[in-house]
Amino acid sequence: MAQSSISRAYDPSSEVEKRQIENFIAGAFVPAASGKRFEKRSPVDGRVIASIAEAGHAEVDAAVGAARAALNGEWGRLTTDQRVDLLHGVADEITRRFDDFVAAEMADTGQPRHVMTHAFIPRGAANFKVFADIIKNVPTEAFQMATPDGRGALNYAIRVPKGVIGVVCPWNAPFLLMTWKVGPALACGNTVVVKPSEETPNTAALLGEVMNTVGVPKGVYNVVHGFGPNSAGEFLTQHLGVDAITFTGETRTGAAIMKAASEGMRDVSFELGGKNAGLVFADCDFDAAVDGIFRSAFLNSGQVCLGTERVYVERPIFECFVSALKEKAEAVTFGRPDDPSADYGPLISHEHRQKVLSYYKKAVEEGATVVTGGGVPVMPEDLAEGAWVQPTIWTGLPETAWVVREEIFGPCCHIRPFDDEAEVITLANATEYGLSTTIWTTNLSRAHRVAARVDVGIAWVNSWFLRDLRTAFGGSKQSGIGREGGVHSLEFYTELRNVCVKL
Ligand SMILES: NC(=O)C1=CN([C@@H]2O[C@H](COP(=O)(O)OP(=O)(O)OC[C@H]3O[C@@H](n4cnc5c(N)ncnc54)[C@H](O)[C@@H]3O)[C@@H](O)[C@H]2O)C=CC1
Ligand SMILES: O=C(O)/C=C/C=C(\O)C(=O)O
Repeated sequence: MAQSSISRAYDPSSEVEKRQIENFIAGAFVPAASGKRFEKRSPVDGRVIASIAEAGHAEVDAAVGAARAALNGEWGRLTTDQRVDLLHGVADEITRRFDDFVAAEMADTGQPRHVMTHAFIPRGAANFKVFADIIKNVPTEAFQMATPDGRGALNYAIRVPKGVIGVVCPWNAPFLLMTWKVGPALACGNTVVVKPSEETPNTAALLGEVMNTVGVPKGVYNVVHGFGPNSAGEFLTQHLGVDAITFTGETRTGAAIMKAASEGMRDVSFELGGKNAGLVFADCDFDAAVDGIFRSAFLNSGQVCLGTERVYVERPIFECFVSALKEKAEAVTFGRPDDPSADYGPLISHEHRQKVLSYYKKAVEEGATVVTGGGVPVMPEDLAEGAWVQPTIWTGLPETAWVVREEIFGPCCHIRPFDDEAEVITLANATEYGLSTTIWTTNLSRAHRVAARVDVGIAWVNSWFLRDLRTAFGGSKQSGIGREGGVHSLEFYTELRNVCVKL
């Protein structure tokens, strides 16, 4: 049995042996009984960097069983204060092992160090702290009622954990998105079985080490690795020992999971795809708007569900805006995550690059003007096998074009001019998705008006990806079901039980 998930930190310059990553069940790192393993390739240079145990039915059964036993055992008997203390301990240990998490996530995603250190890894620790504090402080409702005998009755609500939560995660911000679910689930007293993306197994495994160090009871946090269909993802979501499922990823996958969850009437919380619109009015702070749209389209190589792939710019500033964004896109420097002179990473995999490049091709076939990019950058020999693509900007397409309608999840956007507020709201809403929008204007009345009319879960004004973890987070239309964040997470991760006491 392996004692540790990851034997050494990621060292991009050396010929490291492949890391062996095992499932994490009942506090131990265990290989698959079937002996099945799969490989993870570095998106940066194509080297095989890890060998991962693929969980089958046996491991998923064991993980769900361990989670149930913890729920009925030591974990279930802890007071809220004791649980909260442990979760603060988890956050502190993540912070203590910050460099290991940064290295692990850089290895999996190939994204630059600054994205990890400023955004993704600190959020992992915050996701435990914030929900530990919320569960400790949030009140529940109470109602006094009259009764015919005049003595009355008192109703009060208590929150009880939902049970064993299945957590199915994507690859684009793996640690942030996984802990965004695990943090509140554990704060509420549940236990979890996590299925990380097959592309990004590292940080979920590392979190197992943290749980053991901190003394979180065995079985509270479990990880099963593998794929979706006919693998760990499907086995987990179909398992009737799982009481509820939280998922972030593609809308079609959400539909498959919903079908699985209908067996046993199990609850789901989904954050799904997006085709988000950025709205730039002529009265905006121009430089701030260019910076904001640049980040929203190209951060993490465009692999952010909240990212902007459709940009609408008011006609008087359209040409200037397109050329300013082009200039920034052409200034990116590609390189290894640890290279301080590089600020731009590859896509997650060659398979995903194939998908993104197929959209680049479609855009041209449909008559786009390619303002910049559209292909693969020329890379030095040691990076030639990485999944690199150029940041790409198009103009000139109708709203019916594939790249204007479909989520690409790559570093690209289409920019179109508009003439008035009503028109741009109609354009922004003409999609089956409704995750987020970013609105750029110095006219605050307009900002409030437009934010209220774009059909999304999250509307940013003069900002993007500015996150207060107490707020509701999720999508409308096909971008999701339910809201997480703050007390909204408690709605999903607990059952509210009303106690009625006759006085
Ligand atoms: N945050 C977001 O909204 C994300 C959106 N996407 C979109 O999805 C596309 C494909 O990326 P993938 O990682 O392949 O997304 P995906 O939705 O296929 O996979 C996400 C997770 O679900 C699991 N999964 C897949 N099929 C499953 C099934 N039938 N039952 C249970 N679990 C299943 C996967 O193994 C992974 O852990 C991207 O190109 C992008 O368009 C991807 C990642 C994140
Ligand atoms: O900030 C959050 O809680 C969620 C962020 C989501 C993404 O980055 C994503 O799904 O791409």
